[in-house]
Amino acid sequence: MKDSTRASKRESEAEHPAAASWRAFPARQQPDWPDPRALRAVTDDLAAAPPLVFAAECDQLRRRMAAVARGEAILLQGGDCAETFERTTTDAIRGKLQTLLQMAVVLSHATALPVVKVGRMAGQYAKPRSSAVEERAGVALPSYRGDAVNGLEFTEAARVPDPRRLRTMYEASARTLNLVRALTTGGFADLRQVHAWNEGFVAASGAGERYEQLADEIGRTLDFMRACGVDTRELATTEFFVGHEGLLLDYEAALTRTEPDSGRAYATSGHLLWIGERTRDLDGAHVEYFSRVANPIAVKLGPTTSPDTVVSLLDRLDPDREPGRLTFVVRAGAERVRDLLPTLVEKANAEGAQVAWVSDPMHGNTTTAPSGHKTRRFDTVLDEVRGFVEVHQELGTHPGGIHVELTGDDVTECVGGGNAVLEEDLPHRYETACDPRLNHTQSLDLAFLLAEMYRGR
Ligand SMILES: O=C[C@H](O)[C@H](O)COP(=O)(O)O
Ligand SMILES: C=C(OP(=O)(O)O)C(=O)O
Repeated sequence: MKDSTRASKRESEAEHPAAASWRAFPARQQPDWPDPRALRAVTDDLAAAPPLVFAAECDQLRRRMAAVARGEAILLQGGDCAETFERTTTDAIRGKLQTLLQMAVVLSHATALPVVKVGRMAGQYAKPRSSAVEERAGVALPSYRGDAVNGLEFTEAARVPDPRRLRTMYEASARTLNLVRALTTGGFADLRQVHAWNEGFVAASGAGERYEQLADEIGRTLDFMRACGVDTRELATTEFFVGHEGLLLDYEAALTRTEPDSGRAYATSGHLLWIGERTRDLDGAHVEYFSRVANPIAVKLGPTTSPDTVVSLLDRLDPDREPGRLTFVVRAGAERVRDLLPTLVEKANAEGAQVAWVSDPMHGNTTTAPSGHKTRRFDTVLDEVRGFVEVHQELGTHPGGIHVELTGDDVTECVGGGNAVLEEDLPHRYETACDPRLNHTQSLDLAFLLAEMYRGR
């Protein structure tokens, strides 16, 4: 790009409050980019690139999330802990989509509510870390912060943050979105394919068999509808959104676009972006940035969240109390959720908030197995979801859904589930780049058990 073009782009960014105001606030968990000029060159290019998602799609999702907040729909959000460039493959993407579609069918069938499907996909390339440094056998190197920042390989060279990775992140996200859009509108997500999503899976697991029965039932219902003259071709496509943690503010700012008609700014890297537990400080750059974009947004709430923090987040991020604007994703841990959640929900209600409440049962329940693998126990994950649903049941509020780390692959990262993965199985297929994910079977197990909880309400 020519220097003159860069200069004019900088001017327009400077005029754009959403893209620039966050720079005056402390930003946690940002990479130590070694060469600011190289970073600038990449972000200037991204600022001229086409948006990955459109404002109208984000508005549509805000309406869908408003339905979740009102108790008229359920959110299902899932995907890798950390997407990697290497695994931007057709099989991996289709596997995650297929898992989410199956889970959505299970939930929707049990609740008779629409399920809002959001992939933790097409942008989940940056990770906040507990420690800036990773140590192995006496060697200390900068921690891996996601493929958007540095390499997973434990070498000095790989761990240097490289801003050119932001461009690769954009390209990998575009590739993923392209396939997701093709699959969700081109026949793969057709509800009449409800059996096909289970292929290669049914024989292998109880959840698969249970799903097959459900698929039979849905098939019969579709036949009946057809016999009644209903055109089931309307079920050929499905609505699907994507989201990721809006962690790297240089990237998000470069992809911020203003909608000419409304003058509103949108983060166009994904539909639903969230602020993580480690970056949600009220006077921090992330809250500032997200207060200025019009997307539906979410905030993670960990075990130490106070009711006052909830109110302050509401005032900063959803001052108009607009249903669908804000989602609180609670990741308190199975031990804390029953104590903590009621106080948070009651306080938010007293403030007139119309937020969606969603459970992330993964991040508060991470342990280390004797083998040294980070893992999560399926039963503990389930217990947090159960606690979340129970609390809402007692308060008479709506358990809005779940946000989970999962994959369509048959990995062995979380322990337990119907086809129990044992601790000693963990090394067999431990493939995550960061935190352990539910595999296909465990994801479907969770969907069936959550469906029972909804049905029992
Ligand atoms: O996915 C969430 C975080 O990035 C992850 O849990 C951090 O892991 P760490 O505690 O190993 O840094
Ligand atoms: C980092 C994450 O979660 P949390 O902010 O809740 O720790 C995540 O969802 O990837």
